[in-house]
Parts: sequence; structure tokens; C-alpha cells
Amino acid sequence: MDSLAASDGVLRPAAPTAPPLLKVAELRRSFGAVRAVDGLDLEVEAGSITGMIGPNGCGKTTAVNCITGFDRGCSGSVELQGRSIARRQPEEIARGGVMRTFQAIRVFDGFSVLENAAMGRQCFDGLRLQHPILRTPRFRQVERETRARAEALLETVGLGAKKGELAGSLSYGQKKLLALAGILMSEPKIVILDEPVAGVNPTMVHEIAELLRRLNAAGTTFLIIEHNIEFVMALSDRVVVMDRGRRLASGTPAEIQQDERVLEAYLGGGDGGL
Ligand SMILES: Nc1ncnc2c1ncn2[C@@H]1O[C@H](COP(=O)(O)OP(=O)(O)OP(=O)(O)O)[C@@H](O)[C@H]1O
Repeated sequence: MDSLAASDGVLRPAAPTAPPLLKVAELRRSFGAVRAVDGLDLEVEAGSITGMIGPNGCGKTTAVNCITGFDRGCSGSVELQGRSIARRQPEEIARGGVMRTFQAIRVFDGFSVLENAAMGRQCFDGLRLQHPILRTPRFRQVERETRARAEALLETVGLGAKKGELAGSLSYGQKKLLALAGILMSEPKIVILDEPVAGVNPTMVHEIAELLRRLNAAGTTFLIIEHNIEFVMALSDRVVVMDRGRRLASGTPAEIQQDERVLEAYLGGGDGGL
């Protein structure tokens, strides 16, 4: 057993270290001859912002699909707080506290901004069918709580004034914020963002960065997959670089920016500079 000598010279057992919030090991997924994910190892510490970057087609989205259960044809281990969630159903993984966004925004244009946000909470789990049908006091209480939380989250993401408008009237960047508010409804342990600022104007990129910083300071852990290197480097505590389905490097943003292998993967692959 590891032991520590304290300043008084007495040897005591080392405090047990908590497992990473999310731990992925030897993750693999092939499509025919294409090894999209080829033995990926990845760790995300609780309370951190972890960035994941890598050239086009290196397997980032496939890895996220495997982690979140949207692709169940993967092998390898995925653990949340030390417990296996590998190859579970996506709903089960979401209920366990792993929430994600998608590259293609998923909001319902024909519903209001508030209704969209409120849909993010799986609040009626555990309520038997008679509750919504009869609008029982229990159901109405859950409904009130859901509305209050949705309103608070819309304020947080800067959409409070738009809660009564149709989601279809929002700009592209605002829809991304709405999707984020929706997934925060269930108080996830970790939020995985797949390209949160792709196609977003520079002002909104700055606003999203500030928002993610605030949410992180309030306790939300993020794994961010993004091509905007500047955005990732400015926000992340640690950065994981993927190349050809594997982890090429991981470290602080400063370490990654100096890493010869990373520069080669980007510059050599013609994917733009770091
Ligand atoms: N459903 C699929 N069927 C066949 N091949 C696929 C499928 N999904 C992904 N691939 C292939 O797997 C590889 C990894 O793709 P993936 O989308 O995970 O990469 P990525 O790093 O997210 O790319 P980008 O940064 O461009 O979004 C690519 O070669 C891609 O063409």
C-alpha cells in the first residue's frame, strides 16, 4: 500500500484517489476496413474542462457515439465514476448522468423556447401514467418545478427574454444555446459537446466560451470536441489529441502546443495549424 510521510514524520496510508469521472480504455470501432476508433484511451477528471481535438475523420464523433451508447458496436471499456456503462442503451447512459449535444442541432422549431428547454428533463420518470392523464397534484408539482428550472437555465444561457418565442425563430448560435439548456435540465455529471462553436459567429463563440466557463465554475464537467483550436486551448484544463482512432497526446494546452507529434499530425495532415 502507498504511504505518505507527513510533516510530523509519521507514515500514514495515502488517501484513496477517486477514479476519473469518465474513463475510456481500449475503445475500438470499425466500419468494414476503416478503423474509426482504434484503441482510444481517454480520461476526464470531475470538475474539469477537457478538450478533444484531432484532424478530420480521426474518430472523434465515433468515439463520442460509443461513449454515449448511440453506437453500440464498439469494444473496450467505458466507466463513469468507476462503473461500467459500456454498450448500455443511450437513455440509460443519459439517466446515469452523461449528456451530449450533436453536430446537427436538435431542437423542435414548432415548440416554444421554454417548451424545448423543459423537454430536456426526464422528469416524468417514475410517475405512473395516471398522473399526467389525471393531472394529479404530484404531476402538477413536477410540471411547476420543471418550468422554474427551464426558466432559470434559459436566463443562464442568455435566452430568458426569448422563452415565449418559437425555437424556429432563433439564430443558429441561439439554437445551440437552447440545446445546451435542454441537456442541463437533468443536472448531468458530464456534458459532451460535439463541435459547440462550428458555424457560429465570432461574437457568439466568445459568449459560448464565457458561458461554459461559468457553468464549469458552478460544477459542470465538460468534454468538448471541437475544430476551433483557439477556443479549445483557451477553455480546457487538459487537451486530448486524437489521430487515426487513437490518443496521440494529452496534456495541458501549453504542453500540447509544443508537442512535435501534434504539430506533425495537423500540419502533415493539412488540417490547419495549431
Ligand atoms: N457510419 C459509418 N459508416 C462508415 N464509416 C464511418 C461511419 N461513421 C464514421 N465513419 C468513418 O470513420 C472515420 C471516423 O469518422 P468520425 O466522424 O468519427 O471522425 P471525426 O474525427 O469526428 O471527423 P470530423 O472532425 O470531420 O467530424 C471516418 O473515416 C469516417 O468516414
